[in-house]
Amino acid sequence: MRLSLARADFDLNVDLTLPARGITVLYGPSGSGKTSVLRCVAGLERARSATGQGQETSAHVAVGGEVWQDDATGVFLPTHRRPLGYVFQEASLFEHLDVRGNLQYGLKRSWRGALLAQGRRALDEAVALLGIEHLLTRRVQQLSGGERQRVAIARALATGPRLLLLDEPLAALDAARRQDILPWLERLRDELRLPMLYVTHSADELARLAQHLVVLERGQVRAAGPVAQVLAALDSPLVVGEDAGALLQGTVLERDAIWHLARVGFAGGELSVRDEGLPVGREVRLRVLARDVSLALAEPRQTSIQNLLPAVVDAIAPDAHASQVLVRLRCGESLLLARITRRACEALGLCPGLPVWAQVKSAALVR
Ligand SMILES: Nc1ncnc2c1ncn2[C@@H]1O[C@H](COP(=O)(O)OP(=O)(O)OP(=O)(O)O)[C@@H](O)[C@H]1O
Repeated sequence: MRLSLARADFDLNVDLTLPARGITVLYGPSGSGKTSVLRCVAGLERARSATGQGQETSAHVAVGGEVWQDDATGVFLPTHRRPLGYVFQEASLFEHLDVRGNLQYGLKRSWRGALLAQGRRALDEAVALLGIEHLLTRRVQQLSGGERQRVAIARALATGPRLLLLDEPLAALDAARRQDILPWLERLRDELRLPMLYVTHSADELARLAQHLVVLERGQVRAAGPVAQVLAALDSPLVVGEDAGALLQGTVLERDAIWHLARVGFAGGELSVRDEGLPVGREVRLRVLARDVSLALAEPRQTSIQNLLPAVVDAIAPDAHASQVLVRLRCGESLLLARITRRACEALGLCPGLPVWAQVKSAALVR
């Protein structure tokens, strides 16, 4: 997609190619233009061609090879002709219909004639995927906030979309309801062959759901790419701030009943973390904050920190405060970040290529 749009305080300028399946998180502070991007993709607002640096860029939106907007050739499909699902912060369900009625509404408009049977199948699949069979005869007023959102997502999926747009779908829910619905979103991400553009400014949702990440700031793309890479990029705006850290993809290898620890393997080593009851073999994400990683030149012994990983310094960058630096480490195929003082960095003589031991004080399963 290539979009330009005048906003009140800045111009939105986005030029992105995104994966054809899985969740791409659009992340950024309030007012950075995330919703505007979704609205342009949906055709609710019309992005314009822009002239910049002597070059004209014409607005272009294509999904899976299907062109929805192309100013160069004058194509602009209206929203109702774009096969997409749009899920908002608050599920806009019809209060006078039950859940089944809500799901069936629009089915006949999305799937005409002979395709209606296919639509019914899509609806059944969506109902099963979101685990809402038991809610079908409920009135909308009898649903919790999380259940309403699951119904809204199922309704969007039942139209057979080629793209799912989700604009802060959990923002209106309390923490407990958010936890309830996250596993369903993970399931959509892992089981559907569908691209999803997911807007959030929650670092938790990002760590848990994102496979691809786009960081927006005042309408400009500040960083974009696979989530682990963007989170470990020392020039990424997400790296600055207390929550800077790495995201590792791992598998539960063993659960230790005596110490209540789970051993998690990742491409680069193993870490012991608090056992959260997840079964052996389960794929998990681990978040290792930069402030919880310290460095040593020799293998540390007799230390309380038992997660020790051999690593190599990959890059060093200044941190937000002048007393600190961020050190990126290559640990097998994975990247870790360590936040240490500039003085320690000097004293250890750290430089790219130097082998070190990373001491991981704490790592958390993302859930
Ligand atoms: N129709 C419009 N015309 C001009 N400016 C607009 C219009 N709609 C929104 N804006 C402005 O554009 C900026 C981006 O808004 P947008 O809703 O896209 O941001 P956002 O990142 O989704 O924010 P939030 O997280 O708060 O929802 C804001 O400053 C907003 O005031």
